[in-house]
This record gives sequence, C-alpha cells and structure tokens, in this order.
Amino acid sequence: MTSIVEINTARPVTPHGILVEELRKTLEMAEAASVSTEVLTSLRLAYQLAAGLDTYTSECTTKESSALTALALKTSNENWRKRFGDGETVRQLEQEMLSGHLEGQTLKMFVRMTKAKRVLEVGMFTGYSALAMAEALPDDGKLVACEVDAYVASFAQNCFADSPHGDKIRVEVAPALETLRKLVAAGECFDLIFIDADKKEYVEYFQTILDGNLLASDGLICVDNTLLQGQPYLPREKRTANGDAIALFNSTVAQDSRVEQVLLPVRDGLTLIQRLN
Ligand SMILES: C[S@@+](CC[C@H](N)C(=O)[O-])C[C@H]1O[C@@H](n2cnc3c(N)ncnc32)[C@H](O)[C@@H]1O
Repeated sequence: MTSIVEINTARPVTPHGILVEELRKTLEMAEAASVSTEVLTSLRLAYQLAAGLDTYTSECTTKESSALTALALKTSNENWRKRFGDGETVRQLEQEMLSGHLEGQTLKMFVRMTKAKRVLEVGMFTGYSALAMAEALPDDGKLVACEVDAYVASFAQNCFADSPHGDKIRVEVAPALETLRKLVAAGECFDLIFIDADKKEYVEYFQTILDGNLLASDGLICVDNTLLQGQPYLPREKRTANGDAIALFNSTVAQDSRVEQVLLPVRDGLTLIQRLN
C-alpha cells in the first residue's frame, strides 16, 4: 500500500486497507463464535484475497529508487505529532499522507508515457510523488511543486538534494491557489498536473487549472484520494467534510463537458482527466 520499505504504519487509509481490516475483525469474530465450517472457509478465502492484494501488486511493480526508499523511511521516522505540537508545521501532518510505491510508480509511468516535460504538483508533503515523477522527466524537464508548509518543504528539499533528479524540482511555498493564480498570470502551461493538497479546495484547483489554461491541450490531470476511504459511496452519515468535498469534486468533474475522466481504484482512488479539444 505504501512504500516497499517496512513502514511502521498501522492505520489503513484506503478503501481496500479498511476492507482488509474489517474482514480480519469479522474473521476473528467468526472464529470465536460457533459459525459453520463453510462460512469460515469462505470468510478465510475472502480475507486472504483482500489481504494479499497490496503486497502482490507492489511485488509485481518496478522497485522504487534508493532515493525514494530513503525519503519514505525518513518520512516514517519523523515525529510529525511533535513537529506540530512545537509549532514547526502549520497543521498536523502524518506519514500516511505519503503516496508510496504503487502510486509513485504509476505517476512516474504516466510522465514517461505522456512524454511530459513540464509537471505541476499541487500538494507535495515530503516529496515522494514529486521525486518519483521527476525521475521520469528528461534532463531539461521541470516540476513545480506547491506546498503550504515551510517545514515539510525544506524536509523534501533536503531529500531532493540526495537524488540526481532533485534539481528538476522547484518548490513554491505558499497556499496552492495563490501559486496557481501566479502561474496563470505568468502564462505557464503543464503537460501533467497532479492534484493532492487540500480536499476542500479540489474543485477550485480544477477550475483554476482549466479556466486559466494551465493544462496543455493534450495534457493529463491526475487527482489523488478521489475514493477518500470509500466515503463518497458509503452511507452519508459516514462522511467527513473531506468526504463531502471529494463527492462534490467527483460530481463536478463528471458534469463538466470540457473533460473526460476515469477513476482508477489505485490506493485511495486516482482520477485521470483529459480536456476534450
Ligand atoms: C497528501 S499530502 C501530499 C502527498 C504527496 N503528494 C505524496 O504523494 O507524497 C498533502 C500536502 O498538501 C499540503 N497542503 C494542504 N493544503 C494546502 C494548500 N492549500 N496549499 C498548498 N499545500 C497544501 C499539505 O501541507 C501536505 O503536505
């Protein structure tokens, strides 16, 4: 689910991870109760099918670079709670924010497949996805990463310095909407844009990108967390404010006749969007 290095994450943050945890608990309850062997056998198979999926997809995916492994490890070893408590980060960050191996390699392949030279990332955190994408950029390629938190931006920049691809990345430390408007005013344009910042601002990021012509005519937008732990399709009372925001974003995109999109069940949901010309 996350990086291929052993990360001490206990909390499932994807619909699939939550499903595995629910099946594990159900199996445990069924084993303690007097349910039939038939039900137990079926439940065990369901658990094994679900529990093995993330490990297997990761095993069958190209390994991440040593720089990405080091970055993921450093992120998991950081005491994010203390950083926030000490006022060093502007909000509570957590290692689970890092996209990780499968999604990183997916984004990297999209950059290579689309022959992108200019990439924009909205929401960088410690830089895992930014560095994964930069690794697929040509030598003269550029990636602009928007991040509001100065502490995490400098954390990422230290990691980028250890990679031969780090100098392709320019970090803009400011609220993402401010940076997007600045890029619009400067007439900038990107071949691939990855959105992964504040879920409540997703609709505004999307509209600013399309209205401001930040996306090249055959460009690709990739949007993370569009399944948001299953909240958009679970009963409404299970939804958080972020769940509401993602449900609104998904329906906004679906109703926008300027684009075509597909929601892939990669990790916490990855939507691909292209503009119809
Ligand atoms: C989910 S994390 C990004 C993870 C990263 N893309 C990766 O794959 O490892 C979201 C990041 O967006 C940042 N963020 C949240 N709201 C923002 C805003 N309004 N402007 C810029 N960055 C923001 C957070 O500080 C956090 O570092």
